[in-house]
Amino acid sequence: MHLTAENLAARRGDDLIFVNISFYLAAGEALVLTGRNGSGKSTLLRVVAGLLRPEKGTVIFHGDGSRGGRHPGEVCHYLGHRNAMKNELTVAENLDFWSAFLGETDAPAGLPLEAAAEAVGLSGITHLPFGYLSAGQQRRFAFAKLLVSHRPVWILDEPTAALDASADRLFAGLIEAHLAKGGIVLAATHQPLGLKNVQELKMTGFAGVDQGVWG
Ligand SMILES: Nc1ncnc2c1ncn2[C@@H]1O[C@H](COP(=O)(O)OP(=O)(O)OP(=O)(O)O)[C@@H](O)[C@H]1O
Repeated sequence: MHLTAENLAARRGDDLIFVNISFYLAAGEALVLTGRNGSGKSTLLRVVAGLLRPEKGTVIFHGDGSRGGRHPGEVCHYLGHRNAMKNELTVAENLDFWSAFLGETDAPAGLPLEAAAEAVGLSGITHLPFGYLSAGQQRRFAFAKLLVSHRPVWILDEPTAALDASADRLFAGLIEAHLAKGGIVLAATHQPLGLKNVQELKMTGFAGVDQGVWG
């Protein structure tokens, strides 16, 4: 799997948030987006995930051996600011939903529910309603969603918000393991994720957009 983003520009409301963003990520590579609040990190992640139409440019996901590009929904996990879990349902019900909803588009298969819970350091409490959990526990289980169904590309918006230091290290380990298996990671963050050998793209927001390029 590899990902090519070419000449991306995106608008929010009346404002161009960024222009001319290009990058290439091969299997096993990660790109971290940094920049102040409002600089366009989430916007770029949503464009790459196919959730927001770019004003200009293209994002193409090429699977190994496939001729055409793949649909982002088939190849990406998107973990946004919010956890996308129902408070009234148990953790197990939430993860079962995501596993069934996402399905399996490519090998390898995702982890069974309890194995995913163990991987995020929270085995034995999947019978509890999601809403009963602490903010950090909720974030850990939101991350477990990435494990119950396999997707080669992980798009992560502030994955470690609300986490303690041990969870930071745990997430870094899970991300490193994903990269080691040929996965791709695109993440926005304000704090270092503790990953080795990652590329960084510093977003500047519309203040940094050179309106001239549109002339
Ligand atoms: N739906 C929207 N309509 C209009 N403007 C929006 C909309 N969503 C975001 N924006 C604006 O787009 C800009 C970029 O927002 P974005 O969420 O991408 O920034 P960010 O770098 O992820 O910020 P943070 O670090 O605070 O998460 C901001 O100025 C924001 O106010």
